[in-house]
Amino acid sequence: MTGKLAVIYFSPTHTSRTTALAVAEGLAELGMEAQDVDLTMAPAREGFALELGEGDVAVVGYPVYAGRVPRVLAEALAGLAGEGAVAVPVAVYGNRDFDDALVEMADILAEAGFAVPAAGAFVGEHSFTRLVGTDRPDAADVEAAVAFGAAVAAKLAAGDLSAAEPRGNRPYTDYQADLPFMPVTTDACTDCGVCAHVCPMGAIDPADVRRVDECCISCCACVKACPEAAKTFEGTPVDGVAHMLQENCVARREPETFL
Ligand SMILES: Cc1cc2nc3c(=O)[nH]c(=O)nc-3n(C[C@H](O)[C@H](O)[C@H](O)COP(=O)(O)O)c2cc1C
Repeated sequence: MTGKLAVIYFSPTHTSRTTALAVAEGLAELGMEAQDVDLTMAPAREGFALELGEGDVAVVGYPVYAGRVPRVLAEALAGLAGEGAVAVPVAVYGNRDFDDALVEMADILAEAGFAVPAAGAFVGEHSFTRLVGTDRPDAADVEAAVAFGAAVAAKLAAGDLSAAEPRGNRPYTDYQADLPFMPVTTDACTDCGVCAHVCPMGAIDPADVRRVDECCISCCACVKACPEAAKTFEGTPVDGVAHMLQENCVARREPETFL
């Protein structure tokens, strides 16, 4: 194929990015020119517009939030037009389940004018706790993602654009991930500002990093990036969910692909 390969992702703690890039690596055998489209930070999402066309391929990587596509990403994707291009949803979830996040993204992309002949769900370390999906995607996950990309390339090279039928339900489960749970800042904070710098919502005041706006989506980018472990959700409802996950969701789950 001669078109563009757009690797589009929203990835506050980087697992979706790693996985989407691995899928794109598998697709590289199509010999397309790759373009990195990082929608993680607010300025990149605001006014986002990208029009693709026949012969182009988009890999769309994103975390599963409460069994759904993160709302901020769904909103940004209103600026994406397919015009007959191919899109491949790549959902990354924290070893609990991806529920309806793949069918929802397949629907968003089909609605935007894409053919969706393949979709995959992969595992990443859970945003809320390092003890669930620890250090994933690991080497085996990356290998599976590259192999998935290669399988998609083979399907496209054969001219087969038949729609994938990912696991999931319609209507989708209710979206319950936009309650404002903000992280707290402990005395270990040195005001280095890394948390404000990595926040995808611009929710942390760079002039006073203890001030976190209610537009926080609990993505945990700040928690995972803080060099002093001074940003935490301990004592908030997010911490309760983390404990539930540590009790019930540690058995290793494997990638699931649909094509
Ligand atoms: C608000 C929120 C809700 C989440 N909901 C789920 C979920 O329903 N199922 C699951 O397995 N993981 C869930 N996760 C975990 C993320 O999907 C997972 O950690 C993913 O790897 C994060 O992607 P990123 O590194 O690209 O940010 C959730 C994470 C957040 C922040």
